[in-house]
Amino acid sequence: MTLLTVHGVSKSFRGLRAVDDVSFEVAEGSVLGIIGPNGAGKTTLFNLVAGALTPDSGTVHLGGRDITGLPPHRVAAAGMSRTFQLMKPFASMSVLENVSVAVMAGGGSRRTARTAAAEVIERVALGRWRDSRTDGLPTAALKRLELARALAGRPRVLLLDEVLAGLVPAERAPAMDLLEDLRANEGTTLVFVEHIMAAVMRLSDSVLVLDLGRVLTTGRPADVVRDPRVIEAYLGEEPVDAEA
Ligand SMILES: Nc1ncnc2c1ncn2[C@@H]1O[C@H](COP(=O)(O)OP(=O)(O)OP(=O)(O)O)[C@@H](O)[C@H]1O
Repeated sequence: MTLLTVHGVSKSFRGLRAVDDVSFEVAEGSVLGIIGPNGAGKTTLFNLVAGALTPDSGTVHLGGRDITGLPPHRVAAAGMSRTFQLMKPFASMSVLENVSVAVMAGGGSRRTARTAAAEVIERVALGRWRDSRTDGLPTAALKRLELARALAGRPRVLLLDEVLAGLVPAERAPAMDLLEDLRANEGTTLVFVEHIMAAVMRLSDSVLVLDLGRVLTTGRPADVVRDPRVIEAYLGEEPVDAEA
């Protein structure tokens, strides 16, 4: 069943078409990877889908409901959350308090929020940092906190903006395991923007390639990385790096 349908969305910034007539569908429980060169429009597309920006044209439907132009908190209430490339947790608060705030944003009392937050924190293996202030956290833990905050609202669709960036290779495999586990055990539908091709190859059911704001192609990962247009626009002449 199709859960997320993006139809013909466009967005211009002072004449520059950052996203130009982009359409795609994501089936419930599946994983879509979005790749493309710097400036291709990936983050803008996320902002359009998650409600941070309103499209100039086009529509976004979640579970059959038109959510085009809804603000982010209403998109989250409708079942779709996102992570940010630049993480901005409340520095002076603990991990538990940060995730509790995210739970409360979706409704619920302070007491039930702490219980729900503690569960999410265990879910993303952040337990040892639970009571630590977030300004002292290493990058890998901050990334997990960002994921925990997005998961706090129990989304059906999770939009992940470069959650592996900044992790050393040894930290990437456990992060990918976590994403696979979310999908396998909770049926969470994932849409992720990622530059690390090994992750795109491992996690995605299908891959959408953006270039100059437009969809260059979409298909199975193994087919997309062999597409000469993708190699020219994005991957270069180098063979795809399979190291995670
Ligand atoms: N708020 C804005 N105002 C003006 N131009 C913008 C704005 N946001 C994005 N752009 C421009 O839109 C284009 C697409 O940017 P976007 O950040 O969406 O690309 P991206 O694919 O996410 O890039 P990266 O991989 O570097 O994160 C770029 O040319 C960018 O300069």
